[in-house]
Amino acid sequence: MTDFRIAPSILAADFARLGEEVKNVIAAGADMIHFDVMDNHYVPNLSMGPMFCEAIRPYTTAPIDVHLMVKPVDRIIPDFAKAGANIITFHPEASEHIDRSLGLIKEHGCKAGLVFNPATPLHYLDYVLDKIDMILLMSVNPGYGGQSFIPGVLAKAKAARARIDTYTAQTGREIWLEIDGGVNTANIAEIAAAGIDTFVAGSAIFGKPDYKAVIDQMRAELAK
Ligand SMILES: O=C(CO)[C@@H](O)[C@H](O)COP(=O)(O)O
Repeated sequence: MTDFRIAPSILAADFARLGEEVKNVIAAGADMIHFDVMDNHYVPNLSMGPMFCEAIRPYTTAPIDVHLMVKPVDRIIPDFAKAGANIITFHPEASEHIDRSLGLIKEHGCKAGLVFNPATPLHYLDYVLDKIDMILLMSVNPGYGGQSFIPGVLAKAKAARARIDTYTAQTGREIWLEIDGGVNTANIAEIAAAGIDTFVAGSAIFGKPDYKAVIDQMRAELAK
């Protein structure tokens, strides 16, 4: 039985009440907090830096999953680790030295992962799987919340799942497979069937008044 994780993206939360939003969404049954970092350079938007991460850290003991949409990558990694991040992922196209960036995340005591845009091939995993704890597949082009899910990513999810399962069978080491963008109660079951175990959802959760009702419905869909 797969362990499914739901990771609300606080990009869609009320920024004026961020700490409270974090606390409420975890109380509503979320497993971790997805934290989107946009730099108006690698992606066309600007969001939150390490100070925001530090500010929300006291509001939950759940993992904070930091998705870096920034270029360059390495300079900001130690700052997020110090600010309380538990998982840090980055886009391979944004790093000059992918292996070094993964190593840097680990050296700072965090779980590490790579993020794949809808058109980015999985071959970046080829020589670094042993340093990866989570693979994040973007199911929208990064930069904005509230976009529609790109169905072509389901084929990539199946390919990534096959690679993970082979690797886990050989090594006994688990790698989480996360998806991000356009996830909602209507499509979560189909996405899980493609092999995803960790679901980022922003507007689908924070866009509704009752976070628990949405998360419960997501879990009910996953249990079907
Ligand atoms: O990283 C991103 C967008 O770049 C995502 O985390 C979105 O914030 C997800 O938002 P929804 O599509 O669920 O509204």
